[in-house]
Amino acid sequence: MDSTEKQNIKSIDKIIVTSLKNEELQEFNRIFYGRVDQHTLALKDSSLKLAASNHFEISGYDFPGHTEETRSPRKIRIGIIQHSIAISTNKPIKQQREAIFMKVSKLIEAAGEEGVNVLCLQEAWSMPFAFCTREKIPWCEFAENVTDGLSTQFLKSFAIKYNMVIISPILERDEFRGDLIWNTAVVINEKGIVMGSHRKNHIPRVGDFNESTYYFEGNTGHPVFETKYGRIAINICYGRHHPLNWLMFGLNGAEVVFNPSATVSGLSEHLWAIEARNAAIANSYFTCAINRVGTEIFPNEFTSGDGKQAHNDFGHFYGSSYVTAPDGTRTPSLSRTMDGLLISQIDLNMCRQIKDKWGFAMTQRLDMYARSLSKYVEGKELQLVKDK
Ligand SMILES: NC(=O)NCCC(=O)O
Repeated sequence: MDSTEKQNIKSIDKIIVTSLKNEELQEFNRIFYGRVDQHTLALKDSSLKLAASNHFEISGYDFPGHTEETRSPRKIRIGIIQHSIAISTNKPIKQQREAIFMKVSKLIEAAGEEGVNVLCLQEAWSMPFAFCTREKIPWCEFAENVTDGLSTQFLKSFAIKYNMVIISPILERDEFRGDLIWNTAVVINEKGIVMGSHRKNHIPRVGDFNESTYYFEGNTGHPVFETKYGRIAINICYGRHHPLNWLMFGLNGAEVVFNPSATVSGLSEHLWAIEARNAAIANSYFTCAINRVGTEIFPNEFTSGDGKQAHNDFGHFYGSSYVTAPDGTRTPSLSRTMDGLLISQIDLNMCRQIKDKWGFAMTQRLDMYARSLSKYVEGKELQLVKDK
């Protein structure tokens, strides 16, 4: 099967739904997704029409928690958006960015109309994922200031209009400190004010992911943003392969961790459904895995020292964004090929309910690991027992 054929598969979840008979499907849902009923959220006709006329998928799911006697439910709506670039990568930078803004505005509008409280976009959403090329010109020109860069300015008005917190993962240019470039997620609160930002902790050096040519590992630690709607954090893309990165956001109190990503079919698709889901289970919080969609073709050929022929494209970004709850139940994925908005109504009380049920926070033995890790990083002897 070549990569063109792979792109013909729109969604693995849909293949399952159409292939299995009633009882089989029920059992599949129970065993795989952790729930027989997917708890579909009814969406407004106007949103469905907006999606149809702008060629994006829209879906909604509910994650009800248990009713508690002493606490009211803390229900919020979170939204995640996946999208392709809008015009060819050989067009002027301004035009490319404007075209992306235009298409994404429709998805944000739908999220706003559906009452989404916290919305997250994909990694480096306002540009093509050009880091494969290792070219500085023109791609560095997409880098922008956190506080008043074009992406922040563009999203502020939506945040205010819809009373919505928006997470905007961008290529950051720190104009005040050495003009350095970072891979950063900006958190804009519902008043349109930048609450803060987080820089990607782990930078890939795999396949065509030549990001280390442009920026270093982030220096912002593991911030959790206490927003009006709940405590949120952002684990940017490749950080999802690092369980301790997920752990630290949990220890700092995150209730929802967003994982804005850009990853391609040949490399990671078999890992995609596992990692963010596993993190939700291990840390008793909600996770939102977001991937871009489509194939991005660049004007000049590039290689990445992996023996592959020089090529112009990054491969297929397979979308498939999904949400997992602390109990490990999850939504079906968005499409592998289409732009999409996935809305989840979640009860944040579920985080504590699952901590009480499974006791992972209580049993995690951090003190023991802290001691062992210190010894390890200090280069002291390993606990390796040799056969006699
Ligand atoms: N953007 C990014 O970090 N991608 C790396 C590839 C992967 O983690 O699947």
